[in-house]
Amino acid sequence: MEYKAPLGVKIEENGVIPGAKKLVRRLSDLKGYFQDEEAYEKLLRENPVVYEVYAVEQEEKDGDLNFATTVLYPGKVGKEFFFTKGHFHSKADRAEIYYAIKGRGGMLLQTPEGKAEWVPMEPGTVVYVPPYWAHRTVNTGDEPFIFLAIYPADAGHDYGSIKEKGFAKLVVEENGEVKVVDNPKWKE
Ligand SMILES: O=P(O)(O)OC[C@H]1O[C@H](O)[C@H](O)[C@@H](O)[C@@H]1O
Ligand SMILES: [Fe+2]
Repeated sequence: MEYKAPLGVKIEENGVIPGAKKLVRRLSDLKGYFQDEEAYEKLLRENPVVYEVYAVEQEEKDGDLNFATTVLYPGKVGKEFFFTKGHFHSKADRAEIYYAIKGRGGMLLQTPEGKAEWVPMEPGTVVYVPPYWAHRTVNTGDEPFIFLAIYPADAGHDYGSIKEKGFAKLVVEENGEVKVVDNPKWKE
């Protein structure tokens, strides 16, 4: 039997995991995701980084675990706060755990039937993402929102239906307040 080596790694203040695989998502990678297309096109001239992911991933085998931090930057497209793309797991019954480290935000979760839930997150909040729920994180604050996620190595990412249909709810700023509202363009 060949055993893998254990690993202990310290997450840096800024959310970086030393030695992890880095993924950068800019606004241009999120085309079609935000409601306000005019605001999107305008902000696209600057094409800001929306989030970075630092992932330590294993082979896609049942029983093993991956982990990743996300640094989700503050910002809005129109009224809508910056968010991650959001996904179901390719193996849809795989669950996930998130742990908020810094900043303020929350998670939108949604069943395949379109039932959406909002879970606020602040440093110290643990979120359990049950099997079958799509999940997207949102930065509702004015500093980077940093969190850790731990997920089965064989979970995979299924972006398809979220990319096409989005979430049934939107997280927006209205009169200086964070509001979770129905998505007017949502179609089941
Ligand atoms: O893949 P997205 O929906 O864009 O979310 C960004 C990332 O968030 C977390 O770090 C998850 O652990 C990653 O699996 C995911 O890739
Ligand atoms: Fe996930």
